[in-house]
Parts: sequence; C-alpha cells; structure tokens
Amino acid sequence: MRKVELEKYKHRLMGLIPPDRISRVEIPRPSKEVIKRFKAIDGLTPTVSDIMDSLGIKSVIPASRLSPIIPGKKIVGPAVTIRYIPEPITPDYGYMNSERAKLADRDLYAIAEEGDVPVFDAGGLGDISVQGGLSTLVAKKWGMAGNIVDGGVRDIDTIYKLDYPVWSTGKTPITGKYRVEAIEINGTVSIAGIRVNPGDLVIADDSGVVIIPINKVEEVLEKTIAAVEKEQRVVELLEKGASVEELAKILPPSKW
Ligand SMILES: O=C([O-])CC(=O)C(=O)O
Ligand SMILES: [Mg+2]
Repeated sequence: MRKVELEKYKHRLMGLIPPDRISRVEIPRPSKEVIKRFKAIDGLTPTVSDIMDSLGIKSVIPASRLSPIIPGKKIVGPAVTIRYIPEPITPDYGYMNSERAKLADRDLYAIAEEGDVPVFDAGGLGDISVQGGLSTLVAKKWGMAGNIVDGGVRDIDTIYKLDYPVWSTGKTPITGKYRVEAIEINGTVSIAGIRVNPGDLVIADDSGVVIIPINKVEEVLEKTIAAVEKEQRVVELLEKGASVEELAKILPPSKW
C-alpha cells in the first residue's frame, strides 16, 4: 500500500528514510480559502492565541521558544511532520566518514504539497542542526510555506539569502547528520510540548507559533475575525479619544 502511494513521488524521493517509516502520505488539509482568510489577518498569532485559550486548547508556542530567523514573516499552512531521535554516539571525523547521514528532510518535502509547513520534532535539541542551506533551497523550490524546527538550524546566511521563513529552537554550525536519526514522517509529533498532527493548521509570525487542530480550523477562523473586528472598533474609539463609558460598551474594564 505505502509503495503504491509513494509511486507518484518517486521522481522526488531520495530514499533517505525506509518507506515503512512514512506513516501517512495522503493527509487532510484545510481549504485554500480558509488559509487565505487567516493570512489576511493582522496581529494574527496573539488573536488566535486568545481564541485557543477560550476553547481550552493548549496549542501556542511563544517566539522566545521557537524564534523566527527572519523577522517580519507570517505563514499559514497545513503541517507535514518529521520526528528525529538522538543517536547514542559521540561523532568524530572518522565516524562521519564511515556512517551514513540520517536526516530525511528532503523526503518529507518530496511528499508534501505546495503551501505545506514542514514541522520538525527534533526533541528541542537546538545545538544540533536538522535543516541547513541545501534543505532550505529544496523547501523553497518545492513551494513549502516555511519551516518550524524544534531543533537547530544552520547555514543561516543562506536562509537570509533565500528569504525563506524558518522558526527554530537554536542556530548552530553543528550538523545533525550523524547525531540524530529520522524515525518517522507524517506521524503525530510534539514541538515545545505541543501536539501536531499532519494537516493541522500552523500559523506563525513574530510573536510565535500556533497549531490549530484541523477539526477546529473553521470555528477558530470565524472567532478570530470577530475578535479582530472588535479590537478594531476599540482602536478607532481610542484614536478619536472616546470616553471611558463609550469604550466600556465594547471592551469592559474587566476584559481590558
Ligand atoms: O547538516 C545539516 O544540518 C544540513 C545542511 O547543512 C544543509 O541542509 O545544507
Ligand atoms: Mg549545509
């Protein structure tokens, strides 16, 4: 079954991970229209964070934990996932020459669709790189929206040059090639303590990253738009110097 599903991607797959470690090939995705409407919202992650609070869903990661490499970026797209676990070795030069590399990012991009957001669960190991310049080039060429890496990234100058959005735990020159092993593609992962399923909607901006479970996406969108409209009315009142009473009609002091 997996082999049949993978057939259509064979011109892109490099065989970096055994096929039985690709848990899903076809995944559900939110509609393009929903993604477009989220993307048009200003102040995106803080407003969505409030909505997730109101729904009692833990799904928000601050930018102090997963930081944007390039400021001013905003991405919205369905997650595709990869999970790494540490190798039980201390690599040295000889080890690097004799062992095969075990990063599999390019095989993740190979089965993704344009607009997807590759999410890397590398256990928060920010000193070890699981994405560098070559990886970034492929991600960009194949139309990924941006990467979320709970681990390290390197070749930062190339990431600047490619102007590709990345959020990560750390920046480092140290490769993950022989230090971690790709254990699963498109399984459920955990980044910074937050669960991510393939197809969940990832949104990220300068304030941080939010994961919206796919079955909540439309509800969160409508609530976010309503919250933004409300805040806009408050801004207008503040700008024209409205009285406390006028303001309180829209935003009572207890919710300020
Ligand atoms: O070893 C790594 O982190 C991968 C790397 O440099 C690249 O993709 O260019
Ligand atoms: Mg490199």
